[in-house]
Amino acid sequence: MSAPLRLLIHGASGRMGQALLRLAAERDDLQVVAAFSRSQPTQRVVDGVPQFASAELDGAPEFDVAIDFSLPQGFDPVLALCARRGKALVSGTTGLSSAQNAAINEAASGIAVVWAANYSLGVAVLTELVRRAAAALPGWDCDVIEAHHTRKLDAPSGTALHLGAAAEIGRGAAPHYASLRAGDIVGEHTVQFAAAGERLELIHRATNRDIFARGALEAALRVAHQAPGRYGLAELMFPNL
Ligand SMILES: NC(=O)C1=CN([C@@H]2O[C@H](COP(=O)(O)OP(=O)(O)OC[C@H]3O[C@@H](n4cnc5c(N)ncnc54)[C@H](OP(=O)(O)O)[C@@H]3O)[C@@H](O)[C@H]2O)C=CC1
Ligand SMILES: O=C(O)C1=N[C@H](C(=O)O)C[C@H](O)C1
Repeated sequence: MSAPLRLLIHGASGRMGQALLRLAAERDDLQVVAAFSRSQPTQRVVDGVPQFASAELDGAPEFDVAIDFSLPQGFDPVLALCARRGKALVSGTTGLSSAQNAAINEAASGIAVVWAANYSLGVAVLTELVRRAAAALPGWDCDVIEAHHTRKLDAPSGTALHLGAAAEIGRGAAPHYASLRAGDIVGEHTVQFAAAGERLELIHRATNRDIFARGALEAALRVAHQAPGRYGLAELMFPNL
């Protein structure tokens, strides 16, 4: 058997970071060699995984792929680290600025980068359905409605913006957005098309963050040995869509 892929997890203390650590630990083909969070760690090693503060990122141990689920403020240093070390990056951090998006494109000339607003298979399928529905329903009102837990900072969600972009490709006009923050909702997205006398709703409900974490781990395995470039989730993971 070949050596496990060495992962650096950035945003490790967060909801997504914890899911990534737990699921990676169950696999023989993955080894987390560093877990970074913003705060100083209270323990230097947890379950065999070395823990670091984000201020220590420059001195990170050797890794093959970094997985980042942090916040926009944390994104630039991890992208820069991967670019410097020539290592691939898988990121799901949402709320990035257009300058940060441009920085991904620039870095992609030297390293392989995957950034996706949503790592679930269901949303990948929904995206294609939205594009097709939007193309078939020109002139209908289109709204993207999202609901998330109260700790979520960005709105509209990255997934809502991604679905809205798919709708815009299909219908040639941007949709309206609505956001709700309540309780511990993991993530719900509805794309609604409405006209006089009828309404079509396409809905995805995430009930467990493991779907995103599994998708990101799989993306890391697939992108690890790719040539430099920016890879879309669909082309990398769901080529049959
Ligand atoms: N693409 C997808 O499929 C998904 C994307 N997301 C996105 O992932 C991101 C994280 O979500 P979630 O886990 O719920 O968030 P949390 O708030 O639970 O976790 C955030 C993590 O990032 C760390 N962090 C915060 N600021 C910085 C910084 N400036 N530098 C370095 N690290 C930092 C935090 O460290 P500390 O605890 O020390 O503050 C923590 O580890 C969000 O952008 C969210 O929208 C979420 C789910 C799925
Ligand atoms: O912050 C979250 O929780 C989520 N963020 C992503 C987004 O902004 O779309 C994906 C998912 O909906 C959960």
